[in-house]
Amino acid sequence: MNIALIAHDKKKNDIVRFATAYIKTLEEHTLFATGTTGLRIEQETGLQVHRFQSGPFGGDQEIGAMIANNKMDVVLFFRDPLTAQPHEPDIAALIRLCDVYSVPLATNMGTAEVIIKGLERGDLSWRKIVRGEKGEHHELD
Ligand SMILES: O=C(CO)COP(=O)(O)O
Repeated sequence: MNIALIAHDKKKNDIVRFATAYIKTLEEHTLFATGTTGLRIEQETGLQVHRFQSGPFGGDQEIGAMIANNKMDVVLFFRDPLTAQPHEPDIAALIRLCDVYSVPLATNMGTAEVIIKGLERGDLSWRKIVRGEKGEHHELD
């Protein structure tokens, strides 16, 4: 599965802790992230992550483009609801695209945990059917 990991600045420690806790599960999948989140996860967990631009510089939109091209299976987005973001329209667009394409989206750690446990149980294998694939991973073209 292709999994996007994104966290706003005040949630970055949380996503690193989350990635550490679920490292065994996450290392079985292909990971993508916005720039700074991906760097932190790579440096602090050793997981391999495809890094896009930082969120305010287009990273959310790059992940949105993957969703629009049916290439993203799960989005784990640790949002900070208490801090104004300069790229709020990009954030709204990413969340909207998850809904347009029925891509499982967590916007906080509690839901992320439910999704990752579902992933471990195979509850998200329908995504492979949606992608018309049999394999586990979907490489970037
Ligand atoms: O701003 C973000 C998501 O909207 C996250 O971007 P960074 O991971 O580059 O901090």
